[in-house]
Amino acid sequence: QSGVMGERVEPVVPGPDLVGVNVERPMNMAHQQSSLWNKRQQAVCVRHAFKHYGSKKNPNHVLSDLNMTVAKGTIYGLLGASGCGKTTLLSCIVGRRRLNTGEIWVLGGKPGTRGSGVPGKRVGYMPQEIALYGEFSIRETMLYFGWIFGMNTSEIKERLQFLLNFLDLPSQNRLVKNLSGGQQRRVSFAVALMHDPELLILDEPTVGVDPLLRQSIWNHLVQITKDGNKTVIITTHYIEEARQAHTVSLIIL
Ligand SMILES: Nc1ncnc2c1ncn2[C@@H]1O[C@H](COP(=O)(O)OP(=O)(O)OP(=O)(O)O)[C@@H](O)[C@H]1O
Repeated sequence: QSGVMGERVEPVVPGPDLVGVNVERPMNMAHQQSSLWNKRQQAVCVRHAFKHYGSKKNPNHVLSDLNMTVAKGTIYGLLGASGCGKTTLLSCIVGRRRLNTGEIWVLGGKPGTRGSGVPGKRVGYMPQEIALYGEFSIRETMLYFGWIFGMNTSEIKERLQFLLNFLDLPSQNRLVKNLSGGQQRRVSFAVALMHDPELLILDEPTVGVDPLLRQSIWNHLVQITKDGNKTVIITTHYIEEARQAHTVSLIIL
């Protein structure tokens, strides 16, 4: 039986510059309350997560008693072989899927609950598969998602200029369906960055990206997490790349 077992998500490369805000517990608080308080201070906190696919008779256990704590202001790298459950975990964190059992806290709330802002504008999610409208141009794509995120048109246009430049995108009038695979992935990345969210969840954002741009993407992620207000969770297959994260967790089959 394959899957991610409890405590198998462990930091393998404790970064030298492990950041994170200082979490101080209030004094004289009952243990249960303080533990809840603690979970709500993290960017993401996953406890005793179980997730399987398939039937009860023949389940494919993907997450088995998985725990994960992502402090605010860090870049958290998830590394693991193909099929080990990275995407499943991320889609539970953004509220696209539900765990079978266990709990997830994201930015102090439970994904999918009223007022949590998740899924929603507090999070920028770049899924592994492209989820864009082929008939939209790059500009229309950015306007569409920007408006959904509550931005006004002039804010969107300003941000679009930055993202076109930063991600080396072609003319903003090109239709998404006519872009190369790598260009489409960069548009998808731009959508996640558009509204400058508190939490960025990136599922293999650097696949199909040349090494120079890959490095400037990492520089950007380091920059935005520097002041401790933004957090990034990123999956990758590349060990060398994952080393640039503050915390790296290894998911093993
Ligand atoms: N919707 C689904 N229905 C059934 N099984 C699924 C579904 N999605 C994923 N799986 C299975 O769950 C396991 C974990 O898949 P997941 O996509 O989470 O892995 P991953 O680590 O993201 O892989 P990769 O690095 O290749 O993207 C795999 O065995 C996969 O076949």
